[in-house]
Parts: sequence; C-alpha cells; structure tokens
Amino acid sequence: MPGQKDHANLFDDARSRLEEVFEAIHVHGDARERLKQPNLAMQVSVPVRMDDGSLRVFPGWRVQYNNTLGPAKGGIRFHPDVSQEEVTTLSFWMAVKCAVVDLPYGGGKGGVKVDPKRLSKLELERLSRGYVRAIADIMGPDRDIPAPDVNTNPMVMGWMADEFDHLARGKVPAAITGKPPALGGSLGRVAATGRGALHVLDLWASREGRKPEETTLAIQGFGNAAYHFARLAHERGYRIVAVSDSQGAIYSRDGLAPDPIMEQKTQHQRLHEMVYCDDSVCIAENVEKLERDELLSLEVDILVLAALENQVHEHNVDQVQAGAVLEIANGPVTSYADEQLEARRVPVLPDVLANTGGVIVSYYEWVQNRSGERWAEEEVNARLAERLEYQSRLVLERAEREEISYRKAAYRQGIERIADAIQLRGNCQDSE
Ligand SMILES: NC(=O)C1=CN([C@@H]2O[C@H](COP(=O)(O)OP(=O)(O)OC[C@H]3O[C@@H](n4cnc5c(N)ncnc54)[C@H](O)[C@@H]3O)[C@@H](O)[C@H]2O)C=CC1
Ligand SMILES: O=C(O)CCC(=O)C(=O)O
Repeated sequence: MPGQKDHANLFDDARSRLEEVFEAIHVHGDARERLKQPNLAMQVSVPVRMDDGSLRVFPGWRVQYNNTLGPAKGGIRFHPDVSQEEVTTLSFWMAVKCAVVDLPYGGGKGGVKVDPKRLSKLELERLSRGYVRAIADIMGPDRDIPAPDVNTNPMVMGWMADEFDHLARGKVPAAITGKPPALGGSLGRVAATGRGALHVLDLWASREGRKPEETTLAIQGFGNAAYHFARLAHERGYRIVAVSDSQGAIYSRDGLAPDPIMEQKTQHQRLHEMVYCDDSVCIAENVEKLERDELLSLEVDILVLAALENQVHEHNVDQVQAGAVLEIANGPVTSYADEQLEARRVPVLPDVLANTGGVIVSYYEWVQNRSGERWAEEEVNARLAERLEYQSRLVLERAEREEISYRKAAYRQGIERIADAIQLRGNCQDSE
C-alpha cells in the first residue's frame, strides 16, 4: 500500500511519477537529469490599460519543458490561481503527452494570473496581445507554439495570432494553434479534446465488454473539453447522470442532455439552478441540485474529471465510488490518490493519453498552416481517430502485458521516446 501522502508542491508531485518509470525502463543518467527540469521558464509582466484609464500589471509565464522531440507545444491559461509552479507542471505534462501520442513536439505551457471574468472584452484583447508581445522572442513555429487552455478560446488565439503577425511583419499562422478557422484554424479543433477522450473511453470500454448504454458518467467541469465530450458521449449512448461547474452540480438518474444545459449556460443561467423542466427547456426529468464536490463521490461507472488539477487527493480519494476514472483535465488526481485507486483496482485512463485529442488536432493545424492546405473536418476527425486508437492500443496492451496501471504504461511509452531521442542526439555522457 502506498505510504507517502500528497507532495506539498504540484511540480514535485508530478515529477515523482518519473522515478518509477526511470527504474522500469532503465533511462540513462543524463536523460534522467534532463527530464527533471524545464529547459526554459520565462516570467513576464503584462501591463494592461483598463477601460477606466488606470493601468494594471498582470504576472505571466511561459515554460518550455524538454524540447528534444521538437518545438515546445501547449496552451495558455488565464486564471487567478496561475503560478510559475503550475505552468511548469503543465509544461511537463505536455512534454509527456506529446511523446505518448508520438507528436514531434516538446512540452510548453503559458499562463497569466488574472480573473478574465472581471475584464471587459477590450481589456481581454489588450491582455492577450500584451502577453504575446512579452513572450514573442521565444515563440515561433519551430520554437514554441501556444494554443488554448482554461479560459482561453479561438477568439483569444485569433488576437494573439494577429499580434504575432504584426511583430513578425508577415503571416506566420503556424506560430499559434486553436485559431478561428477564418484565420487558419483547423476544423475540428474546438471539439478535439472531448472527441479524443471519447475515443480513449470507447476503446477501453469495448475491450472490457462494456456497452455505452449500460454505462453511467458523472462529469466534473462543463467548459470546452467537458462539454464536447459530454455532447459526443450522449450521442454515443452513454448516460450522463451528473455534471458540475465551479459553482455547483446537478444530478438526474434518468440522464442529462448536454445541449440544453449548454444553451442555458450561454444565456447566463447558473448550472445548479437548472433543476426544472418546462415546455421551453428540459435538460431531464427529476433533476436534483448537488453540492459541487458531491459529484466526486457518486456511485457511477465512470467519473470524468474535466476541470482542473488536484481534484482527487489524499483527503477525498476514499470517497470516490466510481468504477473507473477518465482524466480529461491535466493532473486531476494526485500521485498519492492515484496509488490508492490503483491499490483498489479502480482503473484510471490518464490525462497524458485521454486528453491528447486537443494537441493532436493542434498538430494537424500546424501541419496544414505549414503546407498551405485546408483539410475537411471529416479528414481531421478520421486522422485523430486513427492516431489515438493506435497509440491508445499500445498503452492498453502494454499495461496488460506488464501488469501495470494505464498511467504507468503511458508514462513508459512517452518517456522511452523522449529518452531515446535525448540519447540519439548525443547529449548523454553516461558510461553505461
Ligand atoms: N481546451 C483544451 O483543448 C484542453 C484542455 N485540457 C484540460 O482540460 C481542463 C478543462 O479545460 P477547458 O475545458 O479548456 O477549460 P474551460 O475554461 O473551458 O472550462 C473549465 C471548466 O471547469 C469548471 N470548473 C472549475 N473549477 C471547478 C471545480 N472545482 N469543480 C467543477 N468544475 C470546475 C469551470 O466552471 C468550467 O466549466 C483543464 O485541465 C485543461 O488543462 C486538456 C487538454 C486540452
Ligand atoms: O493544443 C495544444 O497545443 C495544447 C492543448 C493543451 O494545452 C493541453 O493539451 O493541455
């Protein structure tokens, strides 16, 4: 049984997972050292002229983690809790996940410590442009390619891409992905994270002999990743019995319909107040309101974590009653909680595999921008399905063969690829 409790520091907790991998796949000493630290961490101050004429300065970061396989790749988060430690950890997970699905990228992540809900649209645009001006020297299609993450979206990516073009005095669409299609964004990118997660769930479920219509889901989060996952899972026949956002949760044993919930949310209706059903809108019969975190302890087949990191931890892991966990968020289960779930034989489909749909389609956007092509949405989705099914199968089969968790199998697959590349580049001085 695991003895160690959660690490106090998110980054220490995340990289503690490397130790098991290093032992299992005999990673060279030099590669181990290289993998424990980011290549570059840049802190910036982003001054923003507010609508009332005052000036506010927001702290921001961009971190590049191991660029051996290719340029740094990863999203930008706008959130009041962003810190250098969080961005560094997210860039580490990006490096691992890009390698797990065999993309020619290293890890990158950016963030600004800000509550974007308190900014006007023009203030948000000034912040987005200011952030790009601050990190432009380390960006570019062969260096570091940002994309959306929490509280950023195609509109924000469009402003950022426009600002980068101004600085570069030319069109450089491959410098940022997740743009609106009119600015060179790939069709299919908006739904890609949710779509990818559903492929991973489907593949696992079919190997387990589990049918969608016999499978209940509780979904934490109702943002970009969660909504598209919920919409597509509902279409496939999975029964979504609960959803939550940062303010609360709702439950219906009959199953909830994601589209009316999103329509209501778009009209500023609060999720936990949607407990009615009338002629104009019906998300389900018999909807109950729950406390936000009650969702985590529901007795469902699959608990889907699609909000933020550190949601299942040493203080609540004992309350998780789901039969399996699907991680769409980055790092939603701490390493201690993960070991507890493994000991209880609760399978976890890990973030570094399950949420790679977004970065895979970002890669397709970068390829399209560089080649001047535009692919139909069907082609993007077909390529996404093919890559994810192939790479997921490798992970699931490895887990079975080596009798380890899916997370350990995914980490072994990713770290093996990065470590091999580090060695092939001739950077290793190890005498082994
Ligand atoms: N957008 C993307 O393409 C990708 C996102 N991810 C990860 O997925 C997660 C969600 O990202 P997005 O959907 O893009 O962000 P988003 O900003 O669109 O949505 C976040 C959602 O989480 C909810 N939330 C926040 N705290 C919560 C809590 N304590 N309990 C329940 N709900 C809570 C918010 O209300 C919102 O509905 C993040 O961990 C992100 O890093 C991972 C891969 C790609
Ligand atoms: O689309 C991308 O490049 C990265 C998306 C992202 O930030 C993530 O996978 O966590």
